[in-house]
Amino acid sequence: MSETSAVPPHKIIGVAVIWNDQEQILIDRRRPEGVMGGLWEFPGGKIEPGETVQECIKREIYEELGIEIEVREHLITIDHTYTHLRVTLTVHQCRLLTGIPQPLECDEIRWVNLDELEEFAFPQANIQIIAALKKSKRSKTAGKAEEIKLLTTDN
Ligand SMILES: Nc1nc2c([nH]c(=O)n2[C@H]2C[C@H](O)[C@@H](COP(=O)(O)OP(=O)(O)OP(=O)(O)O)O2)c(=O)[nH]1
Ligand SMILES: [Mg+2]
Repeated sequence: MSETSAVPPHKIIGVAVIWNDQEQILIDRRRPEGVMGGLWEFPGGKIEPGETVQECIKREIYEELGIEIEVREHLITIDHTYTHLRVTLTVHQCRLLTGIPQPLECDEIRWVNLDELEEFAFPQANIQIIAALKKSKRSKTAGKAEEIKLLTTDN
């Protein structure tokens, strides 16, 4: 008898970390039924054939939340295997352009500060996204401080 090793399905996902003008991030709660039900996530979804990650993110965010966003720099790509599922999450920093987000395909949405993210239950793969966000914030803050220092020593 031949042995079959079960290869979990692999989903390739574009993920958006959407910032508003108050420096808050948009998170959504997955519907209670289904995979990872009830957990919070950053909005996004499957990349369709022929689509770039940026196109996927813009489309998914319009479909899921009814808003227009600007897709900015790449933050991190995570390859994570859950018990029955492998995901590749390509995460981009994004900014809200127009509209008020609506929970069209999820249970609930919230704008939260970076420091509040740890209060929400996220899938395992998201721990690395949150760490990358904090690291990026720290280096931006350090960059700003350096800029100010240079400006003040110049004068
Ligand atoms: N959008 C998003 N998905 C995430 C995050 N973290 C994480 O592990 N995932 C997983 C959950 C899902 O299995 C997969 C996203 O796929 P999806 O949104 O297209 O699919 P889904 O499972 O919600 O449902 P379906 O469309 O396959 O029916 O990636 C995250 O922060 N955002
Ligand atoms: Mg989705």
